[in-house]
Amino acid sequence: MRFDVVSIFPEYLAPLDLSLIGKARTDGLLELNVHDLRTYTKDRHRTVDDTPYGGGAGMVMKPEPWAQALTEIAETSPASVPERKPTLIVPSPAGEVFTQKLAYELSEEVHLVFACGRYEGIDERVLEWAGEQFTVRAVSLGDYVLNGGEVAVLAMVEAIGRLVPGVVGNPESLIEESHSDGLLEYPVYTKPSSWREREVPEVLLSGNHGKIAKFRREHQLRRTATRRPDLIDALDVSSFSKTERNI
Ligand SMILES: N#Cc1c(-c2ccc3ccn(Cc4ccc(CN5CCCC5)cc4)c3c2)n[nH]c1N
Repeated sequence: MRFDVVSIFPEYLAPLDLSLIGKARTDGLLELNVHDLRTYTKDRHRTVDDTPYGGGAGMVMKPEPWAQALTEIAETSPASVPERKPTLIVPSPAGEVFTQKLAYELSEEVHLVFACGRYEGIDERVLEWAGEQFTVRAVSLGDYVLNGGEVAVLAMVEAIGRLVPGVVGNPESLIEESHSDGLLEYPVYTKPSSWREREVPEVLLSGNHGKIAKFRREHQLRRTATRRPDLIDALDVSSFSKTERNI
């Protein structure tokens, strides 16, 4: 999978050189190109923003630098072939919420392009214009306001990139993590078995895999019911045992 990110703060994406995503790039499993939007300006001051039509606080990102940057990226896209377009993700507090389900969906794509807005956002006409060369999606990291799209892109690239086959060493660890089955993950423990007078639950030391699986499932359900009751409503309980339904 290829990722392209356009930002006025390209150095914000430096953490993607590290750890799992960094190794996947070195191994050729992922490609990541970061572009400085100011490269695509034409004036001496490399201007990327201007005052908003209709008034209001702050500045809005000018459309033309975005069109120059996105056109260059689309021209070299492996997804720019008949019947196929690269996907342009525009982080925005007004976007659809980014979820594990969406991460899985996007991990199937060949080429993802991210447009990191700043100030009060990007001129809306860019998203309309981009629809000719891209499948455009406005996506929100969550219901709070950040200062720009870069933090959202760091999270999305990590969440999507780790789902690409080969990136995570043991794919089994993708199965039991939070949200993979609609539930939050179970609690985890490691040595020492006794720590500051707190013991690891006995069942986890038993070697009884059936009981361990039951313990973990019950804690997933209990945790989800307590911390995220909204997820419980979305569950298909038809596959739940009588005990599980009463947790
Ligand atoms: N993903 C994601 C995001 C973002 C995000 C993503 C991208 C940009 C680009 C700029 N900002 C800052 C901003 C955005 C909106 C306002 C409100 N204004 C009122 C009238 C027009 C806008 C003000 C500042 C961004 C924030 N925030 N939270 C998320 N989950």
